[in-house]
This record gives sequence, structure tokens and C-alpha cells, in this order.
Amino acid sequence: MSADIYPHLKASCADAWEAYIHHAFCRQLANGSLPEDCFRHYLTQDYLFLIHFSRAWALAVAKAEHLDEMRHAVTVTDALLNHEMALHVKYCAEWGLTEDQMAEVAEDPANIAYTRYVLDRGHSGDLLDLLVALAPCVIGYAEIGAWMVKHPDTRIEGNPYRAWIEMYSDAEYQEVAAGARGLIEKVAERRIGAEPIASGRWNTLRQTFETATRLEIGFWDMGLAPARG
Ligand SMILES: Cc1ncc(CO)c(N)n1
Repeated sequence: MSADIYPHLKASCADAWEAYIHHAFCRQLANGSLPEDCFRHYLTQDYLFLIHFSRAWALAVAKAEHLDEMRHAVTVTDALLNHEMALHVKYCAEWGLTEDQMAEVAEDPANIAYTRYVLDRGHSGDLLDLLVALAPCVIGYAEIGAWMVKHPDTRIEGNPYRAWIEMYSDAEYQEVAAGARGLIEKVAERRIGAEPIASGRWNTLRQTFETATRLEIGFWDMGLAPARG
């Protein structure tokens, strides 16, 4: 991990990163006070999100320039399509949401904006552009899960969202995120060298990361919207 691009990306948009990681949706989920209709709305949109998120990882296979990168991206794609989505569907069923119902719901504009933005960065750029656009989702959720289990305001016993907190703080998810972080560092070093900030591509990469972070904030805002309306 010698390029260390990820800490630089986070530091370059520290305020947005903080607003994403400790969003009101996350705080309410952690202490159990989140209205259930917000959570159901979020779960349904997240089902639709995961489909396009899988497409983005599949694009990473095609955008890779080395076999090890292809193998890593195809492993993530397989995990998403053949494992995570099934788990998500099973979990949603516990909230009374069937897969058929979720598949029929219209995508929220915030969801469309985020997923298509990530895909567009991948289509118009190279693997590094795509992975930087994906970083806030994969690695951000691991950070969210990690703070939630440690925070004094978090309620685990009797929290209706306990399984969600446990899923993202779990060692298995933390390892997937650490693996994705390792891939970004390797790809960054191969494409732009060991000093990301000195690269001519830095400003574009920084903007991509910040935009994706703001779109994650928009996704949480969307999750809270049913309570407002
Ligand atoms: C919106 C969103 N971002 C990130 C993740 C983590 O996979 C998710 N499930 N949903």
C-alpha cells in the first residue's frame, strides 16, 4: 500500500466525509430511533443500488489491465451477485419486503444519480477513476459499521437495526473493504506512481472521490425523506 492514496482522498474532502460517515440516518440507525418506514425505503433503494453496484464491479473487470486486477474485481462481482444480493433479499424479507416488490419500485433520483455517476466515471475513465468512485461505498460502509459497534450511544440489545450494524461491522465485511482498499492502492501506484498528490490526475481523482461521497450523503438524505414527507 505504498501509494496511500486513500488517506489523501479522505483528507481532501474531510467535511463531506464526516457528514457521510456520521450522517443523521446512521446515528438514528445506531441508537435504534430511525423510523421503520425510512429503513424500509432505504432497503428497497439499496436493493436497486446493489444491482448497479454489481455492474460497476463487472466494469472493473473489463477496465483492468492486469490479470490480478481482473481476478480481484471478478471475485467482488461474484460475491455481490451470488452472495450479498441473496443475503440482502433474505434480510429484506424479514422487513416484509419481497424481491418482486422491490424490483418494481422506481429508482429514487438520488439512487440513479449515484450509481450512474459511478458507472460513468468507469466508462469515461480508467480502472483507477472507477475504483476511486467506488471507494466511498465499499470502504465508507466499513468505517460506518466500525464506529457504530464502538460508539457509546449505539444500542445493540433490542435495536431493530442490530443485524444491519452487525453485518457491516463484521470481520467478513471489514476484510472485503480492506481488500478493496488494497486494490485501490495497488492500482493507484501502477497508474500514477507512489505520490498521488504529485500526479497530474490528482485533481480529477480528488473531485471524483468528493462527488461520490456527496452522493452517498444524498443516499442517506433520501433514506430520511419519508419521515419528512
Ligand atoms: C448506498 C450504499 N453504499 C454502500 C453500500 C455498501 O455496499 C451499500 N450497500 N449501499
